[in-house]
Amino acid sequence: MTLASPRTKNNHNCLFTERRILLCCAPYKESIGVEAAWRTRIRDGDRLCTECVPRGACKFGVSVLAFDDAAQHMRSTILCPAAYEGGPGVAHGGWVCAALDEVLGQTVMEYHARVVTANLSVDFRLPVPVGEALTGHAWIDALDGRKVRATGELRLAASDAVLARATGLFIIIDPAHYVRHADWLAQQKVTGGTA
Ligand SMILES: CCCCCCCCCCCCCCCC(=O)SCCNC(=O)CCNC(=O)[C@H](O)C(C)(C)COP(=O)(O)OP(=O)(O)OC[C@H]1O[C@@H](n2cnc3c(N)ncnc32)[C@H](O)[C@@H]1OP(=O)(O)O
Repeated sequence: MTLASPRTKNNHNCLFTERRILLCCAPYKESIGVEAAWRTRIRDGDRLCTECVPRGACKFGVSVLAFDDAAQHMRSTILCPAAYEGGPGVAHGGWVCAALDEVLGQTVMEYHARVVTANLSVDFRLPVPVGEALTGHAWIDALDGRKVRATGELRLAASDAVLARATGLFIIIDPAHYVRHADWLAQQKVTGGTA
């Protein structure tokens, strides 16, 4: 299997709006502790989920993203919001999955195309503290036609301890994906799923 070069992005990237990529943006690099080889990017709504666009921030607390193009590796800063507390002081597992889905998905979309998650497998290694600085790491494992495989980790920023790890399968979609879904849903309501 060969990995597509980040320099030869495919046509699916036309789905993205123009991105503001900040090269060597010192305040953001410092906030995530990235070295010179990394570039950083501020979200501007081009790659936020639909409900997060008006807010201009990820509801799951995933923020500054930094990319190492040579390794196709992404880092982000993450804070579990209080709303996603599960056990006392620790994150609900559903939030852990969502945060990992986000960091893997962002990485795949940075280096390949608009995708949806087809499969996500999460190992919960340690409880994840709410309100503590975390980092997300993700990298591309393989590209095979429309299928992109990626791995990611959620770590405690203070020590780099790995709290959770996920592998994901993402499928490249075409622009009609959501239109087809709306049509399918409407049809289900008409036929009750019998047609
Ligand atoms: C939330 C969206 C935001 C968008 C705005 C951007 C905002 C920026 C956010 C940045 C980060 C966000 C990241 C979150 C991303 C999500 O969370 S997306 C939401 C959750 N996921 C979904 O809703 C997907 C639901 N499933 C589907 O729509 C369809 O099943 C799929 C995945 C599109 C596949 O359907 P299809 O296009 O008909 O393709 P199909 O031929 O079935 O499969 C293609 C290939 O994949 C394989 N495959 C498919 N599914 C599987 C599977 N589960 N296991 C193994 N193989 C599989 C098939 O076997 C086939 O293999 P080949 O035969 O080619 O070898």
